[in-house]
Amino acid sequence: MTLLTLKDFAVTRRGRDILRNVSLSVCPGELVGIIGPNGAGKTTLMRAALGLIDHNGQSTLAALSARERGRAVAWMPQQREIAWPVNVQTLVTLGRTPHLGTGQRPSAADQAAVDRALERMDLQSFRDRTATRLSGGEQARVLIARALAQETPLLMTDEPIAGLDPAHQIATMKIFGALAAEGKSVMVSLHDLGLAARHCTRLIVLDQGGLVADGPPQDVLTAERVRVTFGINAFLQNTPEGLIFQPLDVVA
Ligand SMILES: Nc1ncnc2c1ncn2[C@@H]1O[C@H](COP(=O)(O)OP(=O)(O)OP(=O)(O)O)[C@@H](O)[C@H]1O
Repeated sequence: MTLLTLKDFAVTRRGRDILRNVSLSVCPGELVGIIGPNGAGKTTLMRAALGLIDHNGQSTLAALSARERGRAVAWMPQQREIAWPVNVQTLVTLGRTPHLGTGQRPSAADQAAVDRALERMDLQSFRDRTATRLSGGEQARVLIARALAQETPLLMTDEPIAGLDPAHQIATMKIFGALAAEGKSVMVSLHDLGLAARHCTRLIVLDQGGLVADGPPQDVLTAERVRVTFGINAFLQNTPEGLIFQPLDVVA
């Protein structure tokens, strides 16, 4: 069983090839980090896979109806604007929308899913706070909670830990790891290669719209790959705790 399959997947915008020839599958139990320099195509890959932008080739998610897709994948985009001054509880409950019939009010089971998401993101004490009055990092955690409340087999999220403090970055990556350990999957674009190396079960590297590496972090994040794709020299060491990665310098 796969949660997402892309076959010969490509995106062209304004006559430019932004994504070329990407084929991959995501299975249950994976925490997949999507990494690559600015402009490599990470956001484009996820948005097109969801059917939000035009593409060529196949995406099993894009082929679903909007309602089926809402039950198959939760999407947390990079833009984190919270438009309405609703409280946190109400905002996170919006994550249950794909599970509700037209005009149907959230049930006790929906409320339990919201409670689980709030607890996972350590937000129980924020329940009644107005979402627009929270700090940027707190708002990010609320939006992750909304995606978690959707309780889909796959969570796709674009730079979710940007702007979080170190403790909440690590905690969030651990939550994603726990979801994978439960048999769900998470696809997450990241610029922090240290956290990607440490927490992801698999890394997909994009460079100039092409998939240039796909595999376990220790196979993908080699000194050579980091130099060629990211233009940096880094300290890399395999430890029992996983791969340790520390960027050191820009390649001259
Ligand atoms: N609507 C658009 N029209 C034309 N080009 C676009 C459009 N959207 C994105 N691009 C281009 O597509 C390329 C990939 O963009 P994308 O946002 O997917 O990169 P990214 O890897 O997510 O980058 P970042 O790390 O900076 O967020 C970039 O060169 C970008 O300028």
